[in-house]
Amino acid sequence: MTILDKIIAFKKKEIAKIKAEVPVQKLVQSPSFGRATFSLKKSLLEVGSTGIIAEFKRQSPSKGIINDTATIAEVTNGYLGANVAAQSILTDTSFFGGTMADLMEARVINQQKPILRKDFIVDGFQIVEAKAIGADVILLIAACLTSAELKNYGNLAADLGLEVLYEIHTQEELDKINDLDNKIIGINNRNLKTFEVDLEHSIKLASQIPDSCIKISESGISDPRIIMGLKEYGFQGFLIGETFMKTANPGEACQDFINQIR
Ligand SMILES: O=C(O)c1ccccc1NCC(=O)[C@H](O)[C@H](O)COP(=O)(O)O
Repeated sequence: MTILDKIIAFKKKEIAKIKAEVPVQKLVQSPSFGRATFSLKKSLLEVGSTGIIAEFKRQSPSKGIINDTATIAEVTNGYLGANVAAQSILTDTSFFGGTMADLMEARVINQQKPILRKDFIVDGFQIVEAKAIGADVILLIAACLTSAELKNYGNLAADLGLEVLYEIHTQEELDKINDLDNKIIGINNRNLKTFEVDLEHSIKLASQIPDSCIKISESGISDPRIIMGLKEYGFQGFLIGETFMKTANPGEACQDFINQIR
């Protein structure tokens, strides 16, 4: 059993328990259901966009503890000050040490840029939850979902006014997404089953993604020079967590990084 299998099995049990306790109608009553969302697509396509989607990541299955002292408030303010295109917040607790409260706290501070709820979506309930806590974008990981689930969850997100980042690691996973047109596609350079990171994944798969899509490269981006290379392959977004979070001041690290890509 891979760690990804373990995460998914755990998530399914966790969600079944939450669904038994929290009626979906309660989520729908959240004030976030009335708010207008910020578009990731728009933010990445804006003239002068940095393209950086900066992640708040306390720990991970591959690296263990990355940063257990940084606060959501200081990191969110730092990332916004660095002019990121969007923020990514891990809301999984058991494997990444994040919480839904983290995203809610960031939302109060961040009233200008899109926030991605980074989690392992295995049930439509989590998409309603994402809307209720103030997210603008959800992640659908093709490795964890069937083609029909990708389609149905994508439709549910759109109905709720949320954008979807479809994450793939292989050609087979890309093939699961029907009608690629105009989608936001993230190529994860990290193999979620082995944790091996290889930036060549982004480069190899880039040409398989239609030009109407927004292409995002995810994971293992540790040097500003990598961004220049990826831009040549048509990437407009760059999801970065550990490179910023492993420093004492993630916001400042993000600012230094962005200064070097301008
Ligand atoms: O990061 C992990 O160890 C991991 C393990 C299993 C599933 C997902 C995992 N990471 C999620 C991500 O995709 C990254 O947090 C994100 O792309 C940022 O990556 P990085 O810049 O390398 O922190």
